[in-house]
Amino acid sequence: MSAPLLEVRDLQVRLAGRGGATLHALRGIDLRLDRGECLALIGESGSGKTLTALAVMGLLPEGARATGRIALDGRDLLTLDEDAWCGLRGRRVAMVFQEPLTALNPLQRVLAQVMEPIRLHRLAPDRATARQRALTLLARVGLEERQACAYPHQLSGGQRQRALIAMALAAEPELLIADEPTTALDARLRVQVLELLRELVAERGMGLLLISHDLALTARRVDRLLILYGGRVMEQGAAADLLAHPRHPYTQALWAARPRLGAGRDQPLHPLKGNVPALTQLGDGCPFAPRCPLATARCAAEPPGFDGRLACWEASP
Ligand SMILES: Nc1ncnc2c1ncn2[C@@H]1O[C@H](COP(=O)(O)OP(=O)(O)OP(=O)(O)O)[C@@H](O)[C@H]1O
Repeated sequence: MSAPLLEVRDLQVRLAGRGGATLHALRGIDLRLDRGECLALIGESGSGKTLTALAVMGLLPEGARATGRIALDGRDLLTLDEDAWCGLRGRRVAMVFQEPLTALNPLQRVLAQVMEPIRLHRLAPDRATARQRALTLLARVGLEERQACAYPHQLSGGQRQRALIAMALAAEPELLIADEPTTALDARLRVQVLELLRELVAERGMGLLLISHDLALTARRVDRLLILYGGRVMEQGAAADLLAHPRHPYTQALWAARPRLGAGRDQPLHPLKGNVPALTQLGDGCPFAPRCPLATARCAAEPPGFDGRLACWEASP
């Protein structure tokens, strides 16, 4: 059997806190992503989604220390030096960031920005070919030549997000990471961008790691879900299975809290009570224990292991 496109095993990330303190932010992330597959990392703000993505991109904050294994096509990325990273980043692994306005250069036309990775990685023999490729890619994400030749501020939010996707795809990466790519968009455009990403994954056979706090929006548009909380994996599985039978109390709570179409005033809302703990408040046990309806003394004292599907002492089989 060939190696998965991306395999993360027992990824632990420690950050440098104030006054020399160490913050244990990721506490053993395991994930696997195959070519042609969409995997969504889901969790509330602060659960560790972005740090997981940054670790895979080799872009952790200054002073961070990562241990475990992150393998791309079987090659361990945690052992790479910065030169080797530069050859990979943008080329084999690319990322679409949350805020297109900050990720795009305001002084350069969109077309030039999409041509840049093609030129940088020498993927076209000359400028004219690079230009043609960039235009084709921009057309694929729904931007006409007129929009391609515009500056970022002349485009709408949805068009800018599409331009950013084209830029990330320009060097034909095998792995695309999209961090909340729809946050800045309205509901209709969010769905459109997710559908576009899914089509691109199918066409190009790349892997997509999609980061989102919105289980309801994402769940039906990806193949698998990985639910994170407090820097740990709570549950993972095929999206359809997980929605039909969410087993972890956190997944159940996220799903119950989703906004529902046609919910009348008399229908009870199910907000998720409490907040994700700050890193300094995380104890030794299951991070969800303080908010969990099933928690016992054991949950607060000892973290349940992750068996490939679930990390919970109390969930019923
Ligand atoms: N540079 C940093 N220094 C200190 N703590 C950090 C740093 N970056 C992230 N953290 C902390 O690590 C934890 C995980 O952060 P992360 O950004 O991965 O969460 P997230 O799930 O992506 O949230 P969001 O949806 O808000 O981006 C949080 O408690 C966050 O405050």
